[in-house]
Amino acid sequence: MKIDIEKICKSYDGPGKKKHQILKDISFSINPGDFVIILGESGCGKTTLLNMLAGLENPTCGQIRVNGNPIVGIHPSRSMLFQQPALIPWLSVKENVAYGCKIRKETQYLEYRVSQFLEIMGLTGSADAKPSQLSLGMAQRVCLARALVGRPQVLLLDEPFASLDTFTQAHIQEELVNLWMSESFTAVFVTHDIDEAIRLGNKIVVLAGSPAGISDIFDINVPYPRKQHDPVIKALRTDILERFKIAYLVKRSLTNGI
Ligand SMILES: Nc1ncnc2c1ncn2[C@@H]1O[C@H](COP(=O)(O)OP(=O)(O)OP(=O)(O)O)[C@@H](O)[C@H]1O
Repeated sequence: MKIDIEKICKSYDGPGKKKHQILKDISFSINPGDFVIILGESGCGKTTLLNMLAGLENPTCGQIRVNGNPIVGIHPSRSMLFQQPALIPWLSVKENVAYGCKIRKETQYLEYRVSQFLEIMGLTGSADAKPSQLSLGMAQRVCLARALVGRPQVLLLDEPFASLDTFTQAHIQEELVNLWMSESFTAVFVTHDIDEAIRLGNKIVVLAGSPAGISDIFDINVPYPRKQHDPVIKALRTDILERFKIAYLVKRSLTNGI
């Protein structure tokens, strides 16, 4: 699934009906099978951009096309994973995973797919448990299984591992990369964590400024799993940090009217 983001901007109504522009002139393309990271500081508009890719919000100007067609609303081919796991409390783990497919009547091989994903996610032993019996990491694994069981072509992830501890985060990141390689979906992952971005993505889109625009796009051709001490990774990290420093100084000088 090819996604073209063409000169999009987004404004919200601010205080006193004044428009508050969040994003400006965002253009880039996502190729089928890409693992794209949208990286930027808190509040710069990453979630807003992801919501527009999901079809949950419309751009104020510009357009987003999927295989050449403009996005009109949500579609099961684009699945989303949120920061906080949201499961249906009265359904078991396996029922939660199967829920979306059942609603859409996509029931062929569903039981097999559900058990396959529960196994991959290490959740087979918890298949009959209720969400209240799960740790945060387990609940987010269930959400990941649910997001993928319907074979979406695009998986949109909004800081999904931000509230997990470092160890759980590292495991689940590795599982996500393995799933991405085996299931061949396109991933668009929002984060403000540079290390997470470098560990996961093959393309990093850096958002900066106010309103935010694209400050840089980095392509990463380093095989997985990526080592923090790999010289290419270290150089990339320094480079990205440098771009943020410059963007911060520009923003500060604009704010101070220098
Ligand atoms: N529906 C809305 N109405 C008005 N303002 C909004 C709305 N949604 C988002 N915003 C504003 O847009 C800006 C960008 O929000 P967004 O959540 O996209 O940023 P973010 O980069 O994802 O932040 P974080 O990393 O903290 O989640 C914020 O200033 C936010 O208050």
